Amino acid sequence: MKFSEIAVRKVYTTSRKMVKYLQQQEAIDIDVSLFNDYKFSVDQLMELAGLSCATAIAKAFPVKNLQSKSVLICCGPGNNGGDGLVCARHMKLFGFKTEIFYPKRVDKLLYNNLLHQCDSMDIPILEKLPGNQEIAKYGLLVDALFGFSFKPPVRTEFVPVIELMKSSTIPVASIDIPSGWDIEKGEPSEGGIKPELLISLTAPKMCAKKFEGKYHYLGGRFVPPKLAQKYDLCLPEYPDTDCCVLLKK
Ligand SMILES: [K+]
Repeated sequence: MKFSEIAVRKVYTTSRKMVKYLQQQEAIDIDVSLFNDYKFSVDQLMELAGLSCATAIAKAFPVKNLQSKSVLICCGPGNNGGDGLVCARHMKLFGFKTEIFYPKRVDKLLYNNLLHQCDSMDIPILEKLPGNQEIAKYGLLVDALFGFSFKPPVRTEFVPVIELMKSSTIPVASIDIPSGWDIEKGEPSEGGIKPELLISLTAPKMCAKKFEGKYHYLGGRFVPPKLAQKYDLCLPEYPDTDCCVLLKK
C-alpha cells in the first residue's frame, strides 16, 4: 500500500466515531460525484446496492424463518425501484420466493433489462396490488418505492401501495429510506411506513435517525475512500468481505 493510501485510510477510519447522516443535497452530490468524477455507471452501483440489500434482508429475515411465505418487492419509478429489481433477483438466488409489484414502469434499457432478468427467472410480476385476502401469502414486504430524490407528499398513484405497507402487520424492509418519509425530517405527521429493517445505501440519510425498527444496515460498499474523506462520511468498517454492515443504535 502506498503512503498516501495509508494516510487516507487512517483519516477515513479514525476521524469520527459516528457515521455521518446525510442531508438530501449531500446524498445527491455524492451520487453525482460517483458518476461524474469516478466514472461509475448506474448499472454497476445498482447491482452492488441491490446485492447488499438482498444480503441484509437475508441476515435479518433468514429464508428458513419465512416458513415458505413469499416476499413482495414493491418498486418505484427511479433508481430506488431499480435497486428493488436487482434485490428481487438476488433474493430469488438466495432461495426466497420473490414477487414484484412495479406499478409505474420506466421504458429505459436498464429497467427493461432488469425486469426481463426477473421475468426470465420466473419471478412473478404482479399486475395489481394484492388485496386483503391475497396479502396473507407474504411474510415480508420490501419497500423500494422512493429513495433520496423523493419530494413529499406521495403522489396519488402510489398512495395505495404506501397505505398497504403502513397498515399491514407484515414486516417491511425499506431500501435507503422508508418511502414517504421526508429525507431529512423523517416520518410524515400523518404517520408513515414503520420498517423493521432499513438498509441505508452509501451513507445513512438524516431521516434514519428517526428509524425505530430492529435492524439498521449500511450497504453499498463501493464508496472510494477519497470520496468518503471529502464528505467526512466516517463509514464503519465492513466485516471481512461482507457487502453490508449492521449499524449500532
Ligand atoms: K425506499
